[in-house]
Amino acid sequence: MAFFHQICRGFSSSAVRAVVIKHVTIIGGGQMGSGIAQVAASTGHSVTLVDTSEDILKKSVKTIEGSLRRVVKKKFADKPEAGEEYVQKVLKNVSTSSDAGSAAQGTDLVLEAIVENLQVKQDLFSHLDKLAPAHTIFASNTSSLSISDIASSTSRLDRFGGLHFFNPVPMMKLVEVCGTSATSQETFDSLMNFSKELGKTPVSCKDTPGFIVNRLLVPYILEAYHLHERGHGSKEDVDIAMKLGAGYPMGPFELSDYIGLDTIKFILDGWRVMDPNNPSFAPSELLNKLVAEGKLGKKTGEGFYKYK
Ligand SMILES: CCCCCCCC(=O)CC(=O)SCCNC(=O)CCNC(=O)[C@H](O)C(C)(C)COP(=O)(O)OP(=O)(O)OC[C@H]1O[C@@H](n2cnc3c(N)ncnc32)[C@H](O)[C@@H]1OP(=O)(O)O
Ligand SMILES: NC(=O)C1=CN([C@@H]2O[C@H](COP(=O)(O)OP(=O)(O)OC[C@H]3O[C@@H](n4cnc5c(N)ncnc54)[C@H](O)[C@@H]3O)[C@@H](O)[C@H]2O)C=CC1
Repeated sequence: MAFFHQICRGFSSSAVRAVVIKHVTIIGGGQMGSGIAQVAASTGHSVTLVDTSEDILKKSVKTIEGSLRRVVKKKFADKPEAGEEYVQKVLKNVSTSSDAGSAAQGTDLVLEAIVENLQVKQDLFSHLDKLAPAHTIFASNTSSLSISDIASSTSRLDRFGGLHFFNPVPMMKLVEVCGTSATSQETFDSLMNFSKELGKTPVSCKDTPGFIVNRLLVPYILEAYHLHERGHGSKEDVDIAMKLGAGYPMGPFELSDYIGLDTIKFILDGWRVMDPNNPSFAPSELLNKLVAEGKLGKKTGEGFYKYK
């Protein structure tokens, strides 16, 4: 509950200067990590993408390549050779590693996009804090956890912030940049500049649950589940209604499958602990059942809908 009332009090002074981010280490090569890696590499940054196994990393690079090919199909419609050259040039900017510790040793920014679990994120950053250079900024792409809580596992509170991207990263223009009460102005400026270099539009937000977008999106999505569970509308009709009636590109069930039902469950379970009496966060039996069955949405081939 404390987190729900936590407000950033401003920036502390820092011993470090604003860091120009040239090399970025992205931990987590899933949907978000590979999308961020693609955009960072496309804008001339050197990227090391880290995940737990070489097999996962191979899949991540394949995803990046596939997404780049979608981009060049339009960008280089009349010049396929130039398009291929572009794909290869961008891919050259991406290296992979299954050793987060060594990847963090020569980097300007460690950006984490692993599972939405506070303890796992803290363990990762606590480990990397001992290995990364002093100037290196740490940032989390968390959807809903407290940046201050994640940062508390390190000794670089002034060089820690939130950098929240949106899915699919190559298409979505927004980045929420979050400084905590301990984040230095220099670190915040570095993260804002980095977001702009990626061609994104950054907004500044406070270290409160869901920042701006998810604070509004989570109750909306959960209400769609509850409406359906009460028998007041089929998934299909709810999705059509919100697309045609509210102008959203995807309805709440389609969007949930796109985000990943495991991530949504992590968020809801966490928020319910913080604010147990809030009806907006009441559990959804349907969501819990799908997650228990391993039906996590598009990434596993089935969620609210089937994709195979
Ligand atoms: C309880 C909730 C808690 C949530 C917490 C976790 C989540 C978060 O923390 C924050 C989030 O990210 S929230 C999710 C935000 N994202 C959205 O709302 C996406 C909504 N969907 C869209 O914008 C479009 O459907 C979309 C852009 C995806 C696709 O566009 P279309 O609908 O027009 O469909 P397509 O025909 O497939 O695509 C059109 C063209 O777009 C390009 N494209 C799409 N995906 C791409 C990708 N991944 N990489 C590269 N290019 C891509 C592409 O040009 C495509 O054309 P084709 O290649 O010819 O198909
Ligand atoms: N899915 C979405 O729409 C969005 C998700 N986020 C946040 O981004 C983060 C990642 O989400 P997704 O990419 O969707 O998840 P995902 O499940 O697609 O990918 C997570 C990746 O992290 C890897 N991983 C887990 N623990 C690791 C560790 N200790 N070291 C290295 N790699 C590790 C996994 O193997 C997996 O490849 C979460 O914190 C999520 O809340 C933020 C914005 C949007």
